[in-house]
Amino acid sequence: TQITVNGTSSHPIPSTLWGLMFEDISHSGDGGLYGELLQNRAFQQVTPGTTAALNAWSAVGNTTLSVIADSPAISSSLPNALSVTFPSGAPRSGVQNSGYFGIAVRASSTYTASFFYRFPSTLPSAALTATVSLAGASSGTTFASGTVALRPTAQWTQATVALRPRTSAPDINNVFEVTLAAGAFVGTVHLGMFSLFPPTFGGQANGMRADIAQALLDLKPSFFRLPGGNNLEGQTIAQRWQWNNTVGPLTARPGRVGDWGYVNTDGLGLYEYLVWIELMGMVPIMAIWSGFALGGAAVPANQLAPYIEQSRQQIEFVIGSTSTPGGALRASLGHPAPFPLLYVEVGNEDFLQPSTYQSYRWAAFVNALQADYPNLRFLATSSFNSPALSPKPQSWDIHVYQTPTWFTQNSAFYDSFARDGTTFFEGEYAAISTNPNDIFGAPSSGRLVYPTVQSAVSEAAFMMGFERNADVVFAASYAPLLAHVTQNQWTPNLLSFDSGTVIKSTSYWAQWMFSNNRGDVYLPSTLASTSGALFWSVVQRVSPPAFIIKVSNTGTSASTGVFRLPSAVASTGQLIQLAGAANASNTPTTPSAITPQSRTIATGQNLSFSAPAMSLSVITVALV
Ligand SMILES: O=S(=O)(O)O[C@H]1C[C@H](O)[C@@H](O)[C@@H]1CO
Repeated sequence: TQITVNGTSSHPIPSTLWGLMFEDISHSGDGGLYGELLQNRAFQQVTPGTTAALNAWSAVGNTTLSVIADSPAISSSLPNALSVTFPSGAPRSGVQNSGYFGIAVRASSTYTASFFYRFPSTLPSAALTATVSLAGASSGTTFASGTVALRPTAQWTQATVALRPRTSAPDINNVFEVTLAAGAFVGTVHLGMFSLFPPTFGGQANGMRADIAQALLDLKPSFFRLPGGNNLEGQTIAQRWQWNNTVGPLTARPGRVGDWGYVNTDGLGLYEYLVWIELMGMVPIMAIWSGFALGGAAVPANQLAPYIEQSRQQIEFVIGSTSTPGGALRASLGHPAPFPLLYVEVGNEDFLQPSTYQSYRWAAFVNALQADYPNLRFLATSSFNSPALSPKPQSWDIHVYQTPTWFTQNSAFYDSFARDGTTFFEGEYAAISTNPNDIFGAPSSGRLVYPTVQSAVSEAAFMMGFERNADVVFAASYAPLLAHVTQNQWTPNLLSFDSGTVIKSTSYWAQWMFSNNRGDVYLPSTLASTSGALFWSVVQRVSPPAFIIKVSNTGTSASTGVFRLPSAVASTGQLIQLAGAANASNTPTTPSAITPQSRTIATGQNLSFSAPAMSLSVITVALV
């Protein structure tokens, strides 16, 4: 294919183009990015006396456990506690937590363990020495242990201890234990608000798991969409995500039943998100709840005011001056300066109930909030112009989950969008199935469990369209971002993890290749056929001056592109290439089967490049 590259750029590439979409789905947050290692740490949103209330907890020795609604409670937000009864003559006994499907124990790390306790009836005659430890679930090997004194008190009291493993555990099959020596105490103790943290990314208090955060940082992402996705919405109005329930001390956070079938602790709250986003060099694209719950309930127009006010307070917390309640709260938590918020998304996928979004919900939120915050850009989340909205949205969030073929056939999706000042956020996209008749079906019906080489190079073809249309596309993010390898509600995902490892998918590497090889301006070139297999995008980097040529071959045979570049270039350049069999994936058993390979290639102003079948290539060649 002969490709002429124009020397005059058509538009700059916005700095926000490549970024991350996040929500707590498939334990992306609790059990994933959020650093807490204990599951069901505070018995939030569970029914006392049920087996489910004891999720992840079990007895050590012959203690008797039950979750109770305690009085006094640790706090009004944390009404439940773990009642632990030690019988007479007990051996070493106590409680054990199995983490989020395992706990990684690394000798290099210092773990911070804490819990609240109180003796509701019989007080011990003197302080008790409790042992806090990390041990092999089946081996019983103790990797780390410390002791805390439990004072004889009926009032909730917090105990904290640092744990330093002498050696790393050979696998993630480990447990956290709090135990008393044999015969140390006969009676009942109430425990609650446990926590076990490893060192966090950047040392952030109540922060993120370092290995997952580092894998995300390696993508050099520019933005972070939060807190969802469906998980913003709640199945009911009462179960929606509420910013104010996610800030302040952990004892003030009730948690909520998330939209993906598990309790969200909300330990990963709005402040933690924003501080981490700043640590990562990103900006937030923050959603506000828009009056619609996934179960189908919409707040009637004449009852929206309190929800609009809650959203206004959410925004005030993020960018309000410290003379406002929200800004003062932000300052009290340690961040007096406003966070760099520009984009506020109104709801999520509000094409699920477009009628009330169009008739009053969009306008009610935007008219009120735009008046308070004129500089903010509000993004609509219903289907683009269907229905039309008033006031006219400045921006829209468009989502697509489709087959690899759809993505290659729609590389020009944004070419025909009107250039009328409206901008677009491709907030969720992924090739998720090879079966056009059952996109959201099961793996047996074509659904991908992990991204493949074919899905990655097809997504790359679509991503070429984002660079070509970056005058109207200001941001794009693959979704979902993260998932536990087995405890998930959705596949495929960009990154998969268990308690100890992170698996970077083929699609992760495609995102990595685009985001780590950005240009400043787009250079128009001969358009690829949307019925073809070869796709390309040429951008120019100002400093150091270079052309960056991305080529995706989504076909089953090699294909050559001859790039006629607009000015002289060096005789050699760098090639980074991702290639493999169409159905190849990085999985827990083959985590690095497909990774980008770099080498130097011969280059010239007429650059002939043969792209292997099923490959994504990035060629960087210096101008001379
Ligand atoms: O069931 S879906 O609506 O397809 O769910 C999708 C769309 C939604 O925004 C996000 O939360 C989820 C997976 O990324």
